Amino acid sequence: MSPSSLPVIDLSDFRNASSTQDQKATALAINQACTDYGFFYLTGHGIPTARLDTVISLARQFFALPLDQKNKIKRYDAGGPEGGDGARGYQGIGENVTGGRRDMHEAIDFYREWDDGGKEEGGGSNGTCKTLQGHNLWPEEPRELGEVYHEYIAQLEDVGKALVRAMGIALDLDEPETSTTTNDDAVEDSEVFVRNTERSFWVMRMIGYPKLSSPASANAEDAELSCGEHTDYGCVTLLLADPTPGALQVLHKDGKTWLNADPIPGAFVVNIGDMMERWTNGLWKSTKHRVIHRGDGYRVSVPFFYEPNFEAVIKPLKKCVERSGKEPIHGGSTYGEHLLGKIEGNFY
Ligand SMILES: O=C(O)CCC(=O)C(=O)O
Ligand SMILES: [Fe+2]
Repeated sequence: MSPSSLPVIDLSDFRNASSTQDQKATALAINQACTDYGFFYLTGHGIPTARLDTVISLARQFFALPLDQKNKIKRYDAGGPEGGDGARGYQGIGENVTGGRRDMHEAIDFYREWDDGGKEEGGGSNGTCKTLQGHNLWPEEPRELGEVYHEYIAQLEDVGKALVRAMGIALDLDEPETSTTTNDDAVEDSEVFVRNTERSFWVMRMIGYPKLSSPASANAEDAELSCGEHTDYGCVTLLLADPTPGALQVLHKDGKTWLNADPIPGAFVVNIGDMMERWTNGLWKSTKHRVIHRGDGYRVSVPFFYEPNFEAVIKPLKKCVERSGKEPIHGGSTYGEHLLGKIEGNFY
């Protein structure tokens, strides 16, 4: 399948439109894409291609460093004497596990800094951290990486916000009452996703994939994977990847065909995660995908996960429950509980 067979959505009209009416066409296209694929390409997001290229290039420079350099920002377990928080920092090749199997990639994970209330002391002595309550570990080299990534994350948060606003309209949720702008996160109008991601507990992964060395053996239980088959566990993913073709594969609705989601220059590959599936009571599916990199060279990708607020309560929206004609698929839990469950279970 060519990259063009996943839908392409241009966000520029939506970002520039002044009324909800003008935004409807984009919203309709998003509804179709999320219903049919759970995946689409996003153009017109407003982040210059030169910035995207720099982000990839800095990641590539980091991964090219010797291992002892990369291990200076190694991730350590929460509660340990090294001050790790079990989530932030660098993981070497094979340390990440998906579906019980080791992934053939290395990565740095960055999360929103823990600023939602007090920090608790970790299980160990002074200076130990609870899961997620440490600081991000930024590499010293390449020197400009930290500054560029901070700016890039701020830009991505704006894109994420525009996207989830479009998603609320795409689901045909009620227009917010203009006279009484609400701060109530439980109100289920078209701004519901905007309010519940206002303090997005975002995640950014900088991933490096060496070319797989084992021979391709289709469906073999023990075949090496660059990143095992999974759905994303959060809200909306904005994936930036280098031009390597054939690596990211998306499972078609038929449940057996893997579609290549090859990069389009300047575009993000966007997909929805389990929290969006839960909110929509399954009207929109979080779609399985995987990475198998047998192409040329060392592949780099930088997915940004635009997630709900840590304390946001995620449960199926009433309108979606009605429309789906199904019982609610989940009783509701906070995003933070869901995330901690994922981290502590090593994303199994
Ligand atoms: O590297 C990619 O193309 C996708 C990575 C991915 O699916 C993930 O990190 O959740
Ligand atoms: Fe993913």
